[in-house]
Amino acid sequence: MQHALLVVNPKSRDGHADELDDAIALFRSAGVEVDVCVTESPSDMVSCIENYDKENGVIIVAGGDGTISAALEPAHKYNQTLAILPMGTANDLARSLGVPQDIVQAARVIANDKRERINLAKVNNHYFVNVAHIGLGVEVTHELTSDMKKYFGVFAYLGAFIRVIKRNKSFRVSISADGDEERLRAIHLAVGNGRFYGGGNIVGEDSTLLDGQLNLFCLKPQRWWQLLLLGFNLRNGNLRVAERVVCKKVQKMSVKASKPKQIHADGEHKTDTPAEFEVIPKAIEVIVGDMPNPTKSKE
Ligand SMILES: Nc1ncnc2c1ncn2[C@@H]1O[C@H](COP(=O)(O)OP(=O)(O)OP(=O)(O)O)[C@@H](O)[C@H]1O
Repeated sequence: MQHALLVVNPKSRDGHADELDDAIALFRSAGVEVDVCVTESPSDMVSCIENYDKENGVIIVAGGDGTISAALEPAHKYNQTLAILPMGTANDLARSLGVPQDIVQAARVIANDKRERINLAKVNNHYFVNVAHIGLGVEVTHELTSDMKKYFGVFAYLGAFIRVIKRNKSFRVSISADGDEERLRAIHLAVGNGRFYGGGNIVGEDSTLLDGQLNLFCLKPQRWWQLLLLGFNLRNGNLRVAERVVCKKVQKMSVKASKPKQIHADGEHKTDTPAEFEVIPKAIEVIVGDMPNPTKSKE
């Protein structure tokens, strides 16, 4: 890498961290020429990426998962290489890529320039990289304010989850995949592309950004204390052994609900049901660290 465009979201949790200057110094001392673009909105960032035309350059996104999610479409369209400087709250994409949460250590990994092509997911033509939620997960996002994220970090997600499980409401959903249609009553449906979501929860035991699969799990109605017990399985991604949970691996599927339901992905509202989901294997090139490799660790 000879050149990089560093796009900074000052509204992400650590958007004003002093370590950003150390990271820039580290890139420059590694021989990388860096231009910095501090953005005011997702559309501002999209224009910065669209106007970046340095050959063999890399776009380093400094922000949280919401910031990165908005960078996916232009990066995919213009075949740009992305790198992540984790400055948000959950930073789940950084975890899935094996990029350290510490800004300076993450900068070291970026300067090392090891690359992989990862899956992207699409819901109704909106790209996402971590997980899309319908139901309980959307309530969790509604419950979280940026102040709560700033003060409590990833614990804000846990607090919001505990508050919303007491008032969970079920809805009817129909899931069509691989020629089958399944109708059920659910309180939460999640479609994962990456490995982590919600501040380090695991989507599925063997899910990665390289597997070319979407991991679906759907929670059937249950009492709040049963959901609380399920928390351990949700954290570790071993939902296949849990009761009242439907799990599937798919490449494409459609989801309809009895009434239109909001779909949030990477922490942002993207679209509503009915929805078509699909995975695009090896869609974009990213700089990675020591990526989690669950199949290897089982051997
Ligand atoms: N490029 C951008 N420039 C300015 N503001 C942005 C940009 N992208 C997103 N935003 C806004 O900044 C908010 C915070 O960004 P982001 O979601 O990345 O950080 P976070 O909430 O701290 O972390 P995380 O998503 O990892 O929990 C977003 O919800 C969005 O409203």
